[in-house]
Amino acid sequence: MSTFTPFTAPSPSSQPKITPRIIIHGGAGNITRTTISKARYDAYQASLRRILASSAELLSKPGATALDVATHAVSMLEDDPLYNSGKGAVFTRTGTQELESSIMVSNGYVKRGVGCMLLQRVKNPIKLARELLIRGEEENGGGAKDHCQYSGPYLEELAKDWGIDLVDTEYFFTQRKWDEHIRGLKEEEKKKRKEEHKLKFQEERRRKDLELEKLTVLQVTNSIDHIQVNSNDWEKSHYIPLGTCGAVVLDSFGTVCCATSTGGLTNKIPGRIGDTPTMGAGYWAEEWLEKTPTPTATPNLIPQTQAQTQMLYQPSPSPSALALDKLSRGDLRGLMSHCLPTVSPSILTPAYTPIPASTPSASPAEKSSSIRHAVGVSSSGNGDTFVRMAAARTVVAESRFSSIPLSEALSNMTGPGGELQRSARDRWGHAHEGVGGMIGIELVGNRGTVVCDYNCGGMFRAWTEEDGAQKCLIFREDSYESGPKEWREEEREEDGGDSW
Ligand SMILES: NC(=O)C[C@H](N)C(=O)O
Repeated sequence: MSTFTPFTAPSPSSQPKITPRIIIHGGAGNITRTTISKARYDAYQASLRRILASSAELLSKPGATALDVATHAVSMLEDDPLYNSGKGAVFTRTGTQELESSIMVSNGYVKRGVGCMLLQRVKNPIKLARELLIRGEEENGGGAKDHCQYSGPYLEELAKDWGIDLVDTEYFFTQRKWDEHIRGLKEEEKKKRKEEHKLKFQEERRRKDLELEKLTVLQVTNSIDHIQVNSNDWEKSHYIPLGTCGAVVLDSFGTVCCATSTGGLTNKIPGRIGDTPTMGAGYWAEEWLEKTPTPTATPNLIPQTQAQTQMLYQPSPSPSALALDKLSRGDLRGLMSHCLPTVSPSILTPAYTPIPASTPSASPAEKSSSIRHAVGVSSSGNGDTFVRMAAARTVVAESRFSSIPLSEALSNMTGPGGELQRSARDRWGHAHEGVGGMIGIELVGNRGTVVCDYNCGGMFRAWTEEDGAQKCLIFREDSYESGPKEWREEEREEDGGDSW
């Protein structure tokens, strides 16, 4: 006699529903009251709130998927020139714009994630990443094979064939980012001249006697000091913007999706690839089952070893896991054809965590149930540091394998004094190295938690609370946010405007 129990979706009355959540970001960096004007701060607040409201509304619709909502949110961020992505992307040192994007889901698609880089004509790079992910379900990836990272003109031709909007390169131009590009180059030139000046001075000193040297020191130091003032001013007040944008979304099916888009770093070398399109560095999404003991004996439970290692997006020998995959993707027809003899409308709003997985072989002595974990993260900051640290996957792996909340693992990496900061060693505070922040969502059972941390002045971010309330913060604390004093003045002639 078979002990197999077919998967049945829990009825809404017996299982608590998953409340969808969303968090978006518009970059992290040296954002303080002295580097951003009040007018610009207000503009960011208004933009983030508008994009969050639109995305949250979409997410509240029945059947909305994390993938679609994350794409929607990031497309809106890309269209807003405030951010460093799509229109308003920063320039490379040769004056070109090279866009990058990535998307990843915790389950439901074979590829799981896709990164796109070196794009110059795709209006919304995030839409292309989504397309590549979805086409991964088709034979031959719908013409793009089964790769996970793509770049360059060939990809843009594919995008055109697929009906994705291409634009002239001028579309991405904004005067503000161009001015930043020019200022950055000028600062570099200034630094170079300062170095030459120093070298000349040292040479001269070697040639002169002590008396003469004293005199020279006085004169030259004065002129170096003058240059240094400007240089420090640039380092502190005119931080090269790091306004990558991103979204992490949890849908009612329990799937988490992260989406990220950027122009990279101002005056990067052409061809440089950052963390945003690099899987595991700037973005990651993953899902697993964690075994938890149950007080009462329940038949048909998954053995511990299988439960601890099985990732839900993988093809599974267990009929229940297959069903779960389909359910998480919103593929209710597929789910029903596999698992249910008849279709009841009540399962159209599924909620199913904790998940009792089925297997014919478990004995009563092995009783346990499995808690579903799903997480996703999206980053902004100095991408080279994120790449070196494989930051996004490291955060998720720490949470998964040492069973600490995602918030803690994320702070260990991107919070003040965290691994990113420590990895910059003595360059911390001098260059942009180690600077950054990360947003994320963690689903445990049926409960989603929104997380964020950064090691710099601020991070543009907005999110929904569990009760649906919409929040937006830029600095660390609410009090700082609501009662700021001493905002920097509006556009200052001598430095060419705000840094942000
Ligand atoms: N704007 C950013 O956040 C920069 C991006 N992480 C990069 O290094 O390419």
